[in-house]
Amino acid sequence: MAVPVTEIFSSVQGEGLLVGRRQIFIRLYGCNLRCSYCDTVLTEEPAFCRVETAPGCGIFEYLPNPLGIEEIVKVLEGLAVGLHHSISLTGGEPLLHSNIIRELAPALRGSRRGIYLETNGTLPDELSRVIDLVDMVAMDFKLPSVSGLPPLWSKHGRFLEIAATKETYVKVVVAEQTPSREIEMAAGLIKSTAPGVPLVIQPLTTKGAMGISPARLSLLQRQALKVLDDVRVIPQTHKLMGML
Ligand SMILES: C[S@@+](CC[C@H](N)C(=O)[O-])C[C@H]1O[C@@H](n2cnc3c(N)ncnc32)[C@H](O)[C@@H]1O
Ligand SMILES: Nc1nc2[nH]cc(C(=O)O)c2c(=O)[nH]1
Ligand code: SF4
Ligand SMILES: [Mg+2]
Repeated sequence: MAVPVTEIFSSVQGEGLLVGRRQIFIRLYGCNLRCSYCDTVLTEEPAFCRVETAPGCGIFEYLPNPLGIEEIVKVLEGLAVGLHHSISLTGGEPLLHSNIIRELAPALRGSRRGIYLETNGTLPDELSRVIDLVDMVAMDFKLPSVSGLPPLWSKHGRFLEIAATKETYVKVVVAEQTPSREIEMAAGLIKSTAPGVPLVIQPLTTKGAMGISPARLSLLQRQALKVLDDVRVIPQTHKLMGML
Protein backbone atom coordinates (compact mmCIF):
# COMPACT_ATOMS: atom_id res chain seq x y z
CA MET A 1 0.00 0.00 0.00
CA ALA A 2 1.42 3.42 -1.00
CA VAL A 3 0.99 6.09 1.69
CA PRO A 4 1.57 9.81 0.92
CA VAL A 5 3.01 11.19 4.17
CA THR A 6 4.06 14.78 4.83
CA GLU A 7 5.90 14.09 8.08
CA ILE A 8 6.28 11.70 11.02
CA PHE A 9 7.46 12.98 14.39
CA SER A 10 7.34 12.35 18.12
CA SER A 11 6.01 15.23 20.21
CA VAL A 12 3.65 16.31 22.94
CA GLN A 13 -0.02 16.57 21.95
CA GLY A 14 -0.58 20.31 22.02
CA GLU A 15 -4.35 20.50 21.53
CA GLY A 16 -7.58 19.29 23.01
CA LEU A 17 -8.37 16.68 25.64
CA LEU A 18 -5.07 14.79 25.34
CA VAL A 19 -2.91 17.90 25.74
CA GLY A 20 0.42 16.94 27.27
CA ARG A 21 0.32 13.30 26.18
CA ARG A 22 3.29 11.98 24.24
CA GLN A 23 2.27 11.00 20.73
CA ILE A 24 3.75 9.99 17.43
CA PHE A 25 2.20 12.12 14.68
CA ILE A 26 1.72 10.69 11.20
CA ARG A 27 0.66 13.53 8.91
CA LEU A 28 -1.02 12.24 5.77
CA TYR A 29 -0.97 14.44 2.70
CA GLY A 30 -4.02 16.19 1.21
CA CYS A 31 -7.21 17.85 2.39
CA ASN A 32 -10.78 18.23 1.14
CA LEU A 33 -11.07 21.72 2.74
CA ARG A 34 -9.13 24.97 2.67
CA CYS A 35 -9.65 26.67 6.03
CA SER A 36 -8.38 30.23 5.79
CA TYR A 37 -6.44 29.88 9.05
CA CYS A 38 -4.81 26.51 8.36
CA ASP A 39 -1.28 26.18 9.73
CA THR A 40 -0.57 22.97 7.84
CA VAL A 41 -2.14 22.21 4.48
CA LEU A 42 0.14 21.81 1.46
CA THR A 43 -0.97 22.37 -2.13
CA GLU A 44 1.38 19.81 -3.68
CA GLU A 45 2.18 16.28 -2.61
CA PRO A 46 5.64 16.41 -1.04
CA ALA A 47 8.27 14.35 -2.85
CA PHE A 48 9.68 13.37 0.55
CA CYS A 49 8.29 12.63 3.99
CA ARG A 50 10.35 14.29 6.72
CA VAL A 51 11.19 12.35 9.87
CA GLU A 52 12.85 14.02 12.85
CA THR A 53 15.92 11.95 13.73
CA ALA A 54 15.49 12.58 17.50
CA PRO A 55 12.51 14.32 19.16
CA GLY A 56 13.02 18.10 19.29
CA CYS A 57 16.41 18.08 17.55
CA GLY A 58 15.17 19.85 14.42
CA ILE A 59 17.23 17.55 12.19
CA PHE A 60 15.26 15.55 9.66
CA GLU A 61 15.83 12.63 7.37
CA TYR A 62 13.84 12.50 4.16
CA LEU A 63 12.12 9.39 2.85
CA PRO A 64 10.81 9.36 -0.73
CA ASN A 65 7.00 9.38 -1.04
CA PRO A 66 4.85 7.38 -1.07
CA LEU A 67 5.90 5.25 1.90
CA GLY A 68 5.13 1.58 2.42
CA ILE A 69 3.37 0.38 5.55
CA GLU A 70 6.45 -1.62 6.65
CA GLU A 71 8.57 1.52 6.24
CA ILE A 72 6.20 3.48 8.52
CA VAL A 73 6.29 0.70 11.11
CA LYS A 74 10.13 0.86 11.06
CA VAL A 75 10.07 4.63 11.62
CA LEU A 76 7.75 4.13 14.61
CA GLU A 77 10.12 1.58 16.10
CA GLY A 78 12.99 4.06 15.65
CA LEU A 79 10.96 6.65 17.59
CA ALA A 80 10.40 4.25 20.53
CA VAL A 81 6.69 3.79 19.94
CA GLY A 82 6.27 1.98 23.28
CA LEU A 83 6.92 5.23 25.20
CA HIS A 84 3.98 6.95 23.52
CA HIS A 85 0.45 7.36 24.76
CA SER A 86 -0.94 7.03 21.25
CA ILE A 87 -0.38 7.51 17.55
CA SER A 88 -2.04 10.55 16.00
CA LEU A 89 -3.24 10.17 12.44
CA THR A 90 -3.52 13.74 11.21
CA GLY A 91 -3.11 15.81 8.07
CA GLY A 92 -4.36 17.42 5.99
CA GLU A 93 -7.43 15.30 6.28
CA PRO A 94 -6.51 11.70 7.13
CA LEU A 95 -9.95 10.37 6.16
CA LEU A 96 -9.27 11.21 2.50
CA HIS A 97 -7.24 8.00 2.82
CA SER A 98 -9.77 5.74 4.54
CA ASN A 99 -8.72 2.82 2.34
CA ILE A 100 -5.10 3.28 3.42
CA ILE A 101 -6.11 3.64 7.10
CA ARG A 102 -7.91 0.30 6.90
CA GLU A 103 -4.56 -1.35 6.12
CA LEU A 104 -2.30 0.97 8.08
CA ALA A 105 -4.14 1.10 11.42
CA PRO A 106 -3.83 -2.61 12.27
CA ALA A 107 -0.05 -2.37 11.63
CA LEU A 108 0.39 0.61 14.01
CA ARG A 109 0.83 -1.37 17.21
CA GLY A 110 2.90 -0.77 20.32
CA SER A 111 1.69 2.56 21.72
CA ARG A 112 -0.03 2.46 25.11
CA ARG A 113 -3.53 3.56 24.11
CA GLY A 114 -3.77 3.01 20.37
CA ILE A 115 -4.81 5.30 17.54
CA TYR A 116 -6.02 8.90 17.80
CA LEU A 117 -7.70 10.27 14.68
CA GLU A 118 -7.48 14.07 14.18
CA THR A 119 -10.09 15.04 11.61
CA ASN A 120 -12.10 17.93 10.22
CA GLY A 121 -15.35 16.04 10.83
CA THR A 122 -16.78 16.34 7.33
CA LEU A 123 -16.39 12.84 5.84
CA PRO A 124 -18.88 10.61 7.72
CA ASP A 125 -18.95 7.81 5.15
CA GLU A 126 -15.16 7.52 5.28
CA LEU A 127 -15.25 7.58 9.11
CA SER A 128 -17.69 4.69 9.15
CA ARG A 129 -15.15 2.61 7.19
CA VAL A 130 -12.43 3.01 9.86
CA ILE A 131 -14.24 3.71 13.13
CA ASP A 132 -13.69 0.15 14.40
CA LEU A 133 -9.93 0.53 13.87
CA VAL A 134 -9.34 3.74 15.86
CA ASP A 135 -9.48 4.33 19.61
CA MET A 136 -10.16 8.08 19.90
CA VAL A 137 -11.56 10.71 17.54
CA ALA A 138 -10.77 14.43 17.77
CA MET A 139 -13.17 16.15 15.37
CA ASP A 140 -13.53 19.79 14.37
CA PHE A 141 -16.70 21.73 13.78
CA LYS A 142 -15.67 24.38 11.25
CA LEU A 143 -17.16 27.76 12.10
CA PRO A 144 -17.75 29.84 8.95
CA SER A 145 -16.68 33.10 10.68
CA VAL A 146 -13.16 31.75 11.20
CA SER A 147 -12.69 29.08 8.53
CA GLY A 148 -14.08 31.12 5.64
CA LEU A 149 -15.97 27.94 4.61
CA PRO A 150 -19.73 27.54 4.03
CA PRO A 151 -21.72 25.99 6.91
CA LEU A 152 -21.03 22.26 7.32
CA TRP A 153 -23.45 21.47 10.18
CA SER A 154 -25.25 18.52 8.59
CA LYS A 155 -21.97 16.76 7.75
CA HIS A 156 -20.65 17.46 11.24
CA GLY A 157 -23.85 16.07 12.76
CA ARG A 158 -23.70 12.80 10.82
CA PHE A 159 -20.00 12.52 11.61
CA LEU A 160 -20.50 13.08 15.34
CA GLU A 161 -23.12 10.32 15.48
CA ILE A 162 -20.52 7.83 14.27
CA ALA A 163 -17.57 9.29 16.23
CA ALA A 164 -19.57 9.12 19.46
CA THR A 165 -19.50 5.32 19.31
CA LYS A 166 -15.85 5.79 20.39
CA GLU A 167 -14.09 8.14 22.82
CA THR A 168 -14.48 11.53 21.15
CA TYR A 169 -14.62 15.30 21.57
CA VAL A 170 -15.39 18.28 19.35
CA LYS A 171 -12.99 21.16 18.79
CA VAL A 172 -13.93 24.59 17.45
CA VAL A 173 -11.33 27.18 16.46
CA VAL A 174 -12.57 30.65 17.41
CA ALA A 175 -11.44 34.20 16.68
CA GLU A 176 -12.50 37.70 17.70
CA GLN A 177 -15.15 37.77 14.95
CA THR A 178 -16.81 34.50 16.03
CA PRO A 179 -20.44 35.34 16.81
CA SER A 180 -22.21 33.82 19.84
CA ARG A 181 -24.75 32.17 17.55
CA GLU A 182 -22.04 29.95 15.99
CA ILE A 183 -20.98 28.64 19.40
CA GLU A 184 -24.65 28.14 20.27
CA MET A 185 -25.12 26.16 17.03
CA ALA A 186 -22.08 24.00 17.84
CA ALA A 187 -23.20 23.37 21.43
CA GLY A 188 -26.78 22.71 20.31
CA LEU A 189 -25.66 20.16 17.71
CA ILE A 190 -23.63 18.27 20.33
CA LYS A 191 -26.53 18.41 22.79
CA SER A 192 -28.99 16.97 20.27
CA THR A 193 -26.61 14.35 18.82
CA ALA A 194 -24.30 13.11 21.59
CA PRO A 195 -24.87 15.17 24.74
CA GLY A 196 -22.00 13.72 26.82
CA VAL A 197 -19.33 14.74 24.32
CA PRO A 198 -16.95 17.50 25.51
CA LEU A 199 -16.48 20.72 23.53
CA VAL A 200 -13.01 22.27 23.31
CA ILE A 201 -12.81 25.93 22.35
CA GLN A 202 -9.42 26.51 20.71
CA PRO A 203 -8.28 30.10 20.14
CA LEU A 204 -7.01 30.83 16.65
CA THR A 205 -3.23 31.17 16.60
CA THR A 206 -1.77 33.65 14.12
CA LYS A 207 1.95 34.40 14.02
CA GLY A 208 2.33 32.80 17.44
CA ALA A 209 -0.30 35.02 19.08
CA MET A 210 -3.92 34.41 20.05
CA GLY A 211 -6.47 35.73 17.57
CA ILE A 212 -9.12 36.46 20.21
CA SER A 213 -9.31 38.61 23.34
CA PRO A 214 -9.71 37.05 26.81
CA ALA A 215 -13.10 38.75 27.22
CA ARG A 216 -14.51 37.33 23.99
CA LEU A 217 -13.12 33.86 24.72
CA SER A 218 -14.68 33.87 28.14
CA LEU A 219 -18.03 34.98 26.72
CA LEU A 220 -18.04 32.16 24.14
CA GLN A 221 -17.32 29.58 26.85
CA ARG A 222 -20.16 30.92 29.01
CA GLN A 223 -22.57 30.71 26.07
CA ALA A 224 -21.64 27.07 25.43
CA LEU A 225 -21.89 26.21 29.14
CA LYS A 226 -25.55 27.23 29.06
CA VAL A 227 -26.08 24.20 26.79
CA LEU A 228 -23.35 21.66 27.68
CA ASP A 229 -21.72 20.36 30.89
CA ASP A 230 -18.15 20.01 29.64
CA VAL A 231 -16.74 23.00 27.74
CA ARG A 232 -13.01 23.68 27.95
CA VAL A 233 -10.84 26.49 26.61
CA ILE A 234 -7.44 25.14 25.52
CA PRO A 235 -4.95 27.00 23.27
CA GLN A 236 -2.43 25.35 20.95
CA THR A 237 0.23 24.67 23.60
CA HIS A 238 2.87 23.07 21.35
CA LYS A 239 3.32 26.38 19.57
CA LEU A 240 4.01 28.15 22.90
CA MET A 241 6.75 25.58 23.56
CA GLY A 242 8.21 25.78 20.06
CA MET A 243 7.52 22.09 19.49
CA LEU A 244 6.44 20.41 16.29
C1 LIG B 1 -4.03 20.88 10.88
S1 LIG B 1 -5.56 20.19 11.37
C2 LIG B 1 -5.44 18.52 10.75
C3 LIG B 1 -6.67 17.68 11.01
C4 LIG B 1 -7.95 18.08 10.26
N1 LIG B 1 -7.72 18.48 8.94
C5 LIG B 1 -8.70 19.17 11.02
O1 LIG B 1 -8.86 20.27 10.50
O2 LIG B 1 -9.12 18.89 12.16
C6 LIG B 1 -5.35 19.94 13.14
C7 LIG B 1 -6.01 20.97 14.02
O3 LIG B 1 -5.33 22.21 13.93
C8 LIG B 1 -6.28 23.25 13.95
N2 LIG B 1 -5.65 24.46 13.42
C9 LIG B 1 -5.10 24.61 12.20
N3 LIG B 1 -4.59 25.86 12.05
C10 LIG B 1 -4.84 26.52 13.22
C11 LIG B 1 -4.56 27.83 13.69
N4 LIG B 1 -3.93 28.73 12.93
N5 LIG B 1 -4.96 28.17 14.94
C12 LIG B 1 -5.62 27.26 15.74
N6 LIG B 1 -5.89 26.01 15.35
C13 LIG B 1 -5.51 25.63 14.10
C14 LIG B 1 -7.41 22.68 13.13
O4 LIG B 1 -8.62 23.39 13.31
C15 LIG B 1 -7.47 21.27 13.68
O5 LIG B 1 -8.23 21.23 14.87
N1 LIG C 1 2.33 18.99 19.10
C1 LIG C 1 1.34 18.98 18.20
N2 LIG C 1 0.06 18.78 18.60
C2 LIG C 1 -0.90 18.75 17.63
N3 LIG C 1 -2.23 18.52 17.79
C3 LIG C 1 -2.83 18.51 16.58
C4 LIG C 1 -1.85 18.74 15.61
C5 LIG C 1 -2.13 18.64 14.16
O1 LIG C 1 -1.56 19.37 13.36
O2 LIG C 1 -2.95 17.78 13.82
C6 LIG C 1 -0.64 18.91 16.27
C7 LIG C 1 0.72 19.17 15.87
O3 LIG C 1 1.05 19.41 14.70
N4 LIG C 1 1.66 19.17 16.87
S1 SF4 D 1 -9.44 20.84 7.35
FE1 SF4 D 1 -7.62 20.80 8.68
S2 SF4 D 1 -5.87 20.45 7.32
FE2 SF4 D 1 -7.64 20.96 6.01
S3 SF4 D 1 -7.42 23.13 5.65
FE3 SF4 D 1 -8.76 22.92 7.45
S4 SF4 D 1 -7.38 22.95 9.27
FE4 SF4 D 1 -6.12 22.63 7.43
MG1 LIG E 1 -0.68 21.23 13.78
